[in-house]
Amino acid sequence: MIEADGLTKRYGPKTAVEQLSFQVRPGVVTGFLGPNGSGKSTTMRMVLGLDAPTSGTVTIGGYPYRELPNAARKVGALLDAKAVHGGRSARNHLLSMARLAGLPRQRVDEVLEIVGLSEVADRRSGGFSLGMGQRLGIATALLGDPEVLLFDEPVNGLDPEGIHWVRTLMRRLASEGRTVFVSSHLMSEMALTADHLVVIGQGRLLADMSVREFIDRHSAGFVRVRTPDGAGEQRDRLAKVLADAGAGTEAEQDGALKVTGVTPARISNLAHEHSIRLYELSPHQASLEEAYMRLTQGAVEYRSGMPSADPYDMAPGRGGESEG
Ligand SMILES: Nc1ncnc2c1ncn2[C@@H]1O[C@H](COP(=O)(O)OP(=O)(O)OP(=O)(O)O)[C@@H](O)[C@H]1O
Repeated sequence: MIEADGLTKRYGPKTAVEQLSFQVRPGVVTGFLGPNGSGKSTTMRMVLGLDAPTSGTVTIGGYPYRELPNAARKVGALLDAKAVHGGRSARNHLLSMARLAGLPRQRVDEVLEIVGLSEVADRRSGGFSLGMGQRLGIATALLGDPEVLLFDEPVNGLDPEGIHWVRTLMRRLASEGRTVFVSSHLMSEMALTADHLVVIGQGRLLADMSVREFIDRHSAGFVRVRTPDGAGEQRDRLAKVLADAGAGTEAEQDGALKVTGVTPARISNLAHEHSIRLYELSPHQASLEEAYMRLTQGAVEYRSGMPSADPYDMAPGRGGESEG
């Protein structure tokens, strides 16, 4: 188990990580999500003792990494896949790492097999594709057969087959009872890989819950309705009827009405009771990616400044609220 308690890291005036407390449990994949620059790598470096916290603590199995007995066999990490010395073969790279950690040579062949690099093991890793480099980084992390694994953006730059492979591997490692902590800035990817999510924005904790709970809580659906007159009197009347019935309504620029909090059937009944004709009544499920964008909005360091082109964007302040 990894446990962070009030973890804080400042670089001069810049606070990269602020009062972060969370636990990463064994047996499940925990996704560590946050926009670029939100502090994921900094946190992972502190977990691994590569950076010292300004305040707070982070431990693995109760010990700070640097005090962990036999750390090389307990913890494996992929931080920067490009860090491998390109002049060496994959096998030689792994052999030297194994020697440093006091691991048997035969383990190198095992991990090469696990990551599917056995056939190219004697080629210079400098000529490896991005995907092969990631696999080599993962092989390095797996060398000590560790109980605790950290992967920083392991699918970055991988093709769909590679992404699928990483996802399957993470899940397998967790099913073996290991603690698997994997960072990503992509919600869609984490929703498919992780069981649990720790979400941060600008170094602060935004959510710590199961993927299922996150979906239930954040990806609420809505219904789009349209009256024959677009943004006219009928639509305004319908908006009022719906608001009186407890629904949330939001007028859209193209004349439709975005309705939350009531079922399509109830909307249809209410419209019928008030003799309002509907030209559209379509249920929508806001995607998890949108929910994530909303959650981390305002917690993103650099923004394009462009308004969202997403017609389903439900961020507050976009598209005028209906008068009801
Ligand atoms: N050594 C450093 N000195 C100064 N600032 C730093 C240092 N390392 C990180 N930062 C800053 O801390 C913040 C968090 O960076 P970090 O790399 O941890 O984020 P991240 O979530 O991993 O982002 P990315 O996905 O882009 O790697 C950023 O604003 C970054 O510029």
